Amino acid sequence: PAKAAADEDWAALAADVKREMAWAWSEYRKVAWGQDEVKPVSGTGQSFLIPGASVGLSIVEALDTLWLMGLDAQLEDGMRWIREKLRFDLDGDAQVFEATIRLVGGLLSGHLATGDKRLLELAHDLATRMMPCFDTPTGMPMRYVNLVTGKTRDPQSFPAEVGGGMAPEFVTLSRLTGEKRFGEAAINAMLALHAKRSKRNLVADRIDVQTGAWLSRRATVAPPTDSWFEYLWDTWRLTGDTRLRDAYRVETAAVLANCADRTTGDLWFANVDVETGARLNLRQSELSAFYPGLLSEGGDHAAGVAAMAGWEKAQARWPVLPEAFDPTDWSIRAASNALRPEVADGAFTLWLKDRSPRWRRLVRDHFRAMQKHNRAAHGFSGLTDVTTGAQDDACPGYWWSEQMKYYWLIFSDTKRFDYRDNYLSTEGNVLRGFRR
Ligand SMILES: O=C1NC[C@H](CO)[C@@H](O)[C@@H]1O
Ligand SMILES: [Ca+2]
Repeated sequence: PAKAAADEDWAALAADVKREMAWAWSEYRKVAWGQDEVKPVSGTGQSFLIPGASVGLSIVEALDTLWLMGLDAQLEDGMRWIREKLRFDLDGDAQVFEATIRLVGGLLSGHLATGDKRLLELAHDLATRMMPCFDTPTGMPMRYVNLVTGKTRDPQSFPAEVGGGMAPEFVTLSRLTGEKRFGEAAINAMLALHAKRSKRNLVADRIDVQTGAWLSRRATVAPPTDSWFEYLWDTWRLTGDTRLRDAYRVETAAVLANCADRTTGDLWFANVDVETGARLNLRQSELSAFYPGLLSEGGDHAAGVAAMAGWEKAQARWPVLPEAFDPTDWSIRAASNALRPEVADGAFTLWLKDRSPRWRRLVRDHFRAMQKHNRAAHGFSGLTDVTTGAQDDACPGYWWSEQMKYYWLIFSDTKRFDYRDNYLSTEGNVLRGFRR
């Protein structure tokens, strides 16, 4: 009983989360300050966005998490680095999707948390540099853009990157600056992709943004489609544009009709052919664990709860979740673990709706497993193989923006967050819901 009581002491768990964030930040401050990512085993750092350049990615991704935790001295330190060092006139190709969800989103959530205008100016500067990506015959964005010349490349894109990577951040930037062009371009791109759905109302996972031709017949809720669905719903919520709500409903009904699979006894979503609906396989990417949360947000909480049950089993099965597995025989398809946040993301979102301790327990297990298996000398590291525990010496930027924030919010009941009316992006950036 004592152990059970300790486990249910959510406030103590929240304090533990805050302590881990402060420790990881102090290590990053020591060994990789200003670099995009810390290498937590070797105690060095590395670039993420543009090889050889630094945009302080981990600082930008951590801003709103630090504010929500009340780690105000660390936040001020990070803001100082940004004011003194962060610039985007970098002669390199930025991936529009990653730059938007991580940097535009991180700067906007930091601005909304602190009121600091410099962060908004930087978000506006970066987004402005990326606008040439929309100059295509379809209006869907090219994948890369040079931040100085505006030259774009790589038309072979994915639903997550066409719509699922920009709209919430771009419509928020338009709202805060009064410049409608950002949100309009992003919504236009999403409607263009939706218009190309199959007669079963499914989208495939690869498309040429110059010709509009599909390059695949695979419908999936996993990457590289995943956040496409999220951003249809999210952008409707942020703008009231019913075209996006209707698009979300049509495509989600099609996913439930064609991909839902209960052959294992749990509800999973299979990968199927967009035209025939034929099942390709039941292979699961860990990243699909966001989807139960989206089903709940989109109005079908029961489906979300049903879809999370399989992820609870997966979390209990391995020390930390592998990148990909097949639930028909629980075989591992990709044994690495990149400190992925999606199980915590999906469970936190379900908890926001029903406040069931079931989801707090699942998130607690996710956090405790990270403490046990991902801790390295200078922070938390991904693993090359979850069955051996070998670490890969990498801490992705999303770790600072996602699971540490979800752990804090679900356990702490912080006064700095509106648990009733809020919006978090696919990168965990809070674009609505700060209580200053
Ligand atoms: O939407 C996303 N996909 C991949 C990352 C987390 O796994 C992160 O960048 C974000 O949550
Ligand atoms: Ca996400």
